[in-house]
Amino acid sequence: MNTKHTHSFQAEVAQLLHLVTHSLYSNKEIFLRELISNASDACDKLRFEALNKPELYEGQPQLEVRVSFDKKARTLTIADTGIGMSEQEAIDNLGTIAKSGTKDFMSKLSGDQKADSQLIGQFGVGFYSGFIVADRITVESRRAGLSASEGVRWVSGGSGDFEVEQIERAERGTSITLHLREDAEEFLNAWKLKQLINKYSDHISLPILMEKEEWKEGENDQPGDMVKTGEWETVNQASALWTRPKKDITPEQYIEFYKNISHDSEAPLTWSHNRVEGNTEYTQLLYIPAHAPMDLWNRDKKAGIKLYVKRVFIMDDAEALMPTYLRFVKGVIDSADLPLNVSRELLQESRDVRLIRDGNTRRVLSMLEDLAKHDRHDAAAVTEGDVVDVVSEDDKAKEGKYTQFYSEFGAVLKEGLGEDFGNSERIAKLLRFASSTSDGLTVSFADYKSRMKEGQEAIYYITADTLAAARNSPQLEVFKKKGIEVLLMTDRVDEWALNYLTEFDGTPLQSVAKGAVDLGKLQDEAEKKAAEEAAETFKPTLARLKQALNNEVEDVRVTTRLVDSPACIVVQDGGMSAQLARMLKQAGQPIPQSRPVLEVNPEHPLVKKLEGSVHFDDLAHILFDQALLAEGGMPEDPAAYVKRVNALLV
Ligand SMILES: Nc1ncnc2c1ncn2[C@@H]1O[C@H](COP(=O)(O)OP(=O)(O)OP(=O)(O)O)[C@@H](O)[C@H]1O
Repeated sequence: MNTKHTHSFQAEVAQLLHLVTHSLYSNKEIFLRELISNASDACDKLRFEALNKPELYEGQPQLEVRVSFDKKARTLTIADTGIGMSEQEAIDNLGTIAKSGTKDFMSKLSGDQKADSQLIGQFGVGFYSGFIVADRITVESRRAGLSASEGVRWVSGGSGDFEVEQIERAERGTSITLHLREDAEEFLNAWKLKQLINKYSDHISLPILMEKEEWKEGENDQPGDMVKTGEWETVNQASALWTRPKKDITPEQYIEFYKNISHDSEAPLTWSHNRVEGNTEYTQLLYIPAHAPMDLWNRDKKAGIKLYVKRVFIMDDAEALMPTYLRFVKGVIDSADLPLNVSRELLQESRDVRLIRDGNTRRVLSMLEDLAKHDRHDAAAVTEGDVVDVVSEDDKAKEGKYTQFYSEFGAVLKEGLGEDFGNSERIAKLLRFASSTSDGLTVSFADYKSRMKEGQEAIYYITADTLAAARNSPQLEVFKKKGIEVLLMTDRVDEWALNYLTEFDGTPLQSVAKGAVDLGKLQDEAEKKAAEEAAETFKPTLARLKQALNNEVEDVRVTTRLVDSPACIVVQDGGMSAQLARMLKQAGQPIPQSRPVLEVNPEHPLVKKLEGSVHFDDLAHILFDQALLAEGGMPEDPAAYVKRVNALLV
C-alpha cells in the first residue's frame, strides 16, 4: 500500500534551513549552482558504480541534466539521469547532515548575517539552498538498479518536517522541483537561467539541457511571447574545465570553477593549470585559497583535491595526492594512468600517485615562490633617477598576495620542515618572521642574512607565546645593545618545526634562550675578559645560589647576555625550551623532567645586593621566580613568591 510518512529534520538541518533562508537571501541565485552540482555528482557516482556493474545504466547510458520551468505553476525543475536515491537514502540524505564538523560549525555561527553567510558558504549548504527561493520542494527519485515501483517522492516546506512516499518511476535518477516563492519569479525565465548556468556551471562536464524557445507573435492583438518548441538543446560547454586549453579559459571561469569545488565564496589567490607528461601523465589544476578554512588546524582534514581518472570522477579529498602541510590547496587531478577502480588504500601504494604528489608539491611551492617574488614592490626605496624594472600588470596584481597567504597559511607551511625533508630548503626560503628590528611577518632568512653583522656566525631567534613576550624577553638584551637582529617566533609549531631546521644556507640557527650565549667574534676581547673576571669573583655567590636553588635549577652561572635584567632562565643546548614544555603540559602530554639553568647578571644591583644580604635565600628564590615570570612561565608556588616579595616590601 502506498502510504505517506512524515519525518522530522535532524535538529541541525532545521537550524541550517532557517539560516539559509535568512542569511543567503542576498545571493539567492547560488541555489542553481548547488543543485546542478549535486546532479553532476549523482551522474559521476553512477558512472563510477557502473564501472563494475554496467547494468546500472538500464540500457540508457546518457548522463545529463535537464533544467525546465513552468511559468503558470511557478515551478523550476532540475532533473538528472544519475544514480538516484532509494526511499531510505532520500530520508537519510535529505533529512540529516552527515558531514563531520557540523556541530562545530553550528557553534561558530554568530547571528550576524554577513559573517554567518560567509561561514555557511564555506560549509556548503548544498541541497538545502533550494529553500532560499522555494517555499516547497518536491524530489522524485529512483535509484539505478531498483525496480520502477521503488521510486520515492520527498516533499517539504522547509520547516520542521518532510513527507516521504513510495511512487512508480520508470526512469532512474532524480528530479527536483522547486515551487518558487513569489519574489523568485525571475528564475522562470530561460534567458536568466542560461545566464546563470553559463556563470556557475559552464565547466560541468555533463550536458545541461534546456528546452528551446522561439518567439511567437500574439494573435487577436495579444502581446507575443516566447514559447517552448519541445526540442532540447545543450546550454553549457559540457567539457570539464581542466580538459580545455588554457588559452580558452578566462580568469572568471577559473575563479568560478574554484568556488564550485571549494565552497569558498571568495576568489583564490592564485592557480596553476598544467598538463604533466613524463613517467606518469596527468592534468593538474591547483588553487591557493585567499583565506584559511575554519578547520585548517585539524591535521586529519582531508586535502581538497578531487581525483579523476580519464575524466571519470573517482573521489573527493584524495589526501594521498598532496602532503599534509599543503592541505589548504584545492583542485583537480586527472590522471591518464591510474586504474579506474583505484581505492584509497591502493592510492597510498601506487608509484604513479607518489609521482603525482611530488609533482603537485613542486608546483605549489613554485606558485608560492612566484607570489613571494612579486610580493613587495618597494616603491619607497626608489629614489629619483633610479633605473627600475618595468612591472607587468600580471606581476603587479601579485603584490601583497604572498603577505596575505603567509598570514593565513604560514604556520601550516612550517609543518613541511618536519614532513618533507626533500623540499625543506625551498620551504625554509618561503618562511617569514617578525624580528627585533622590524614589524610584521616580513623577514625571510635571506633578508636576515643580508643584514647580519660582520663577524656574526649564527641566525639568532627566540620562541615565545606572544610577540610582546618575545620582544621584551631578557634574553634579547645583549642583542639589542649590540644591534644584532633576532627573529621572533610565536607560532605554536615553531619549536617543533625548528627541530628540523638547524641551518639556513650554511649558517646555523641558534636559539638565544638555549645554551650559553656565545656571540663569538661579536664580543670583543675586553668584554670577554671582564666577563671571565666577574665569573671568578662571583664564584662564591654562585655556589650559594646553587645551593639555595638546589631543587629548582641544574646550574647557576654568570652571563653577559643580560643588560637591564638581573637574571634569566635558559635551557641546556639540545634541551626542550620552556615554551615547548608549557605547550606540552597544556596539552596534557608528559614532559621529560629537566631543570633549567639560571643565569645572573653580576652588574645588576639586585644581584650585587645578594652577597651581603641576610635574606639571601628569599632573594635567590625571588630572582629565580622572576626570571620564570619574565619569559612567560609561572613560579611553581606563586603564593610563596608573593609572600617572599611582600616580606621584603614591608
Ligand atoms: N540529484 C541528486 N541525486 C542523488 N542524490 C542526491 C542528489 N542531490 C542530493 N543528493 C544526496 O543528498 C546528499 C546531501 O546533499 P547536499 O547537497 O545537502 O550535500 P552534499 O552534496 O553531500 O555536500 P555539498 O553540497 O556541500 O558538497 C548528497 O550527498 C547526496 O547523497
